[in-house]
Amino acid sequence: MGDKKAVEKAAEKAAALPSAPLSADVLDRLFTTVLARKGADPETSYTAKLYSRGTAKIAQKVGEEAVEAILEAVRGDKAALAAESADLLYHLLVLWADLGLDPAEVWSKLAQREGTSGIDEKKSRKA
Ligand SMILES: N=c1c2ncn([C@@H]3O[C@H](COP(=O)(O)OP(=O)(O)OP(=O)(O)O)[C@@H](O)[C@H]3O)c2ncn1[C@@H]1O[C@H](COP(=O)(O)O)[C@@H](O)[C@H]1O
Repeated sequence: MGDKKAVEKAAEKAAALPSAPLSADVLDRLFTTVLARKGADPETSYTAKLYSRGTAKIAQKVGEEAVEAILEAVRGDKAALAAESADLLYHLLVLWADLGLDPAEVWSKLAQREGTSGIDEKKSRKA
C-alpha cells in the first residue's frame, strides 16, 4: 500500500473512533488532570503516588513503559503496542508535570521541526 493510501486509511479509521482523537487534545486534557493531582492523596491517586516516589522513580517508569512498548512492537502486537504506548505517554506527562515542563514547549519543538527533513537537519549540524 502506498504511503498516501495508508495515511488516508489511518485518518478514516481515526475519524470513526467514538471521540475522534485526531489531535493532541487528549494529551492536553490528561496533562491538566495529572497537574491537578499534585498534592492529592497517594492512597487514592496513582499519579499522586508517582509524585511521592520522586523524579528518578517517575523517570524509571517512563523507561520501563518504553521498553514494554518496544517489546510489543517487535512482537508485532499492535493492540498491545497501543496500550503500552498509552502507558508510556501517561508516565511521560507525569514526568513533565513533576519537572514543571509545559507540554506547549514540546508541541512548539515539534511545530518548529515541521517541514524539515531529519536527514537535512542532521547535515546542518555538521556544517
Ligand atoms: N492514563 C492513566 C494511566 N495509564 C496507566 N496508568 C497506571 O499506571 C500503572 C502502571 O502499572 P505498573 O504495574 O507499571 O505500575 P506499578 O504497579 O505502580 O509498578 P511499580 O513501579 O510499583 O512496580 C497502573 O496502575 C495503571 O493504572 C494510569 N493511571 C492514570 N491515568 C490517567 O490519570 C488520571 C488520574 O489518575 P489518578 O491519579 O489515579 O487519579 C486517570 O483518570 C487517567 O486519565
